[in-house]
Amino acid sequence: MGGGGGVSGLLTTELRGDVVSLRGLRARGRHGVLDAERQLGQVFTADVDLQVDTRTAAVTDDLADAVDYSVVAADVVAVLAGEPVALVEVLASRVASACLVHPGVLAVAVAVHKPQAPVQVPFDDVVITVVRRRGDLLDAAPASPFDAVVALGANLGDREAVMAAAVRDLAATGGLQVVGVSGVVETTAVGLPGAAPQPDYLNAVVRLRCALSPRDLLRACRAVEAAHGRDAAVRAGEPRWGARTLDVDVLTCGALVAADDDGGGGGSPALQVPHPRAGVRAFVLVPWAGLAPDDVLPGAGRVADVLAALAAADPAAVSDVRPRPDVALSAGGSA
Ligand SMILES: Nc1ncnc2c1ncn2[C@@H]1O[C@H](COP(=O)(O)OP(=O)(O)OP(=O)(O)O)[C@@H](O)[C@H]1O
Ligand SMILES: Nc1nc2c(c(=O)[nH]1)N=C(CO)CN2
Repeated sequence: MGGGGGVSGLLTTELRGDVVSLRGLRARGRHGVLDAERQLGQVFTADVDLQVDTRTAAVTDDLADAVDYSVVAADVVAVLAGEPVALVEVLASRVASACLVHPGVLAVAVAVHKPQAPVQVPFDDVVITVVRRRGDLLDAAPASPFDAVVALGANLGDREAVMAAAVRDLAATGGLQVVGVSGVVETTAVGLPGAAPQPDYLNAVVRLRCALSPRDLLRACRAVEAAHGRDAAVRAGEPRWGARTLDVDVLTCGALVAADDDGGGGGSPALQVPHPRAGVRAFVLVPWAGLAPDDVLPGAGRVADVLAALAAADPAAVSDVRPRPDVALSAGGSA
């Protein structure tokens, strides 16, 4: 069985250059398709190869110039022990994301072992190995379309017309199919402390079948914003959380958990999924839970449960969200 043994070669020949390997990282987790797996949990083990460039550290002898493998190891174990997922593939992908968060990690190979998997014949182990390079998770077109959820917000101009047009624009974008649109809500602008008051927002969420990479989905959202008066120049002059004709944020890309803060280089927009503030925003969660209460916000849980937790912690924020049934949105046009 792999995992517990010593370092025994690389997981793949796809990594180039210097490699730091971790073997046999393990934790109990509740991942699996079966209810029993969710309830009882079992041991998961990860082997990880990190492609790095050690040349600077080799000269300076300074940990600050190296990838600290003890930190990576703790991050990997946190994923193994963390939020349950159904598939080992998702678990391995999340382990890869956790490794790629470290700036010095250029690429990673991850083998996740599930030696106690529910297999009905004698066996030693189940191992799923994935290889990811910096940017892969956010920039690779999916092999098949995935479910994505985006949030709409507008608090300047003809808000109703802009919201309706935004849904139509998303539906008209190649690679996107609108499969659900929430009710519209009106909400007090959440601004930075001390900022000048702003007009109220209209907010809604839209579910999409997405055949684009996550980054191209973000670009598509930006294009829809730009079509409604919020282009790059306008954005550049905005204060953070300032008033805007239209905001289109990516909330989730299926179960993907991934982030970069530099757009992967080359001038691409930075992207983090799930959206880091989705789980604390009543103006997102109320319409989302109305549309799809069983959707999962990765890292936080079922959307209806996340909303219930927010309602308990901050009832005023949730009761501020006012339904606007008179503003109906649909992919085909506004009602
Ligand atoms: N999931 C995401 N959806 C939209 N933008 C994102 C996401 N993750 C990172 N970004 C980046 O966030 C930056 C700010 O985007 P934007 O101006 O829309 O923020 P905001 O809507 O004012 O604030 P917030 O991000 O809190 O909603 C952009 O540079 C964008 O590339
Ligand atoms: N009520 C409300 N407040 C906000 C909103 C929003 O969509 N609705 N969006 C923000 C930045 O994205 C900041 N504040």
